[in-house]
Amino acid sequence: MQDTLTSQDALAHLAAVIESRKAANGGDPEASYVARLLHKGPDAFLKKIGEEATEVVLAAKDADHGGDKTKIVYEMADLWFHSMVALAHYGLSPADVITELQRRLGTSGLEEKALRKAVAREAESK
Ligand SMILES: N=c1c2ncn([C@@H]3O[C@H](COP(=O)(O)OP(=O)(O)OP(=O)(O)O)[C@@H](O)[C@H]3O)c2ncn1[C@@H]1O[C@H](COP(=O)(O)O)[C@@H](O)[C@H]1O
Repeated sequence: MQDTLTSQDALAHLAAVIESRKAANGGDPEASYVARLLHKGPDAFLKKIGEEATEVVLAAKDADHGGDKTKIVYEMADLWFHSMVALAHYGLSPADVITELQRRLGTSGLEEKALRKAVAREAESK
C-alpha cells in the first residue's frame, strides 16, 4: 500500500496513525511508542528532536568524508517522525507545514530576509 501513496498522502497517513495514538483506545504506552512519547509529554519528544537533528548532522558530516549517504535518509526519517509527534501534540499537522512551504514558494529567501529586517527596523523606530 505504501508504494501507491504520494509523499503528501504518506505524511497524512502517518499523521493519522499518530493522531489515533492520542485517543484513549489507541494510546496504550505499553503497546505503542508514539503513545509512550505523548504520555511522557513534550520534554520527551522535544529531546528526541534535538537528538535526531544532531544525528542528521553527524550522518551528513560522515557522508562528506565518504560515508554512506543513506544514513542521512535514515536519521532524517527519525527527525521527521519525532517532529510529527510534536506537531500532533500541539494540534498541528504536516499539512500546516506544507501550506507554509507552499506559501513561501517563489519568494527568494534573501528577499524574505531583507523584508524581515525592514519590518524589524520599522518596529524599532516606533
Ligand atoms: N516512523 C516511526 C518511527 N521512526 C522511529 N521510530 C522509533 O523511534 C524510537 C527512537 O529511535 P532511537 O534510534 O533514538 O531509539 P532508542 O535508542 O531506543 O531511543 P529511546 O526511545 O530509548 O530514547 C525507536 O524506538 C524507533 O522505533 C518510530 N516509531 C514509529 N513510527 C511510525 O509510527 C507508527 C506507530 O508506531 P507505534 O505507536 O509504536 O505503534 C508506526 O507504524 C510507524 O509508522
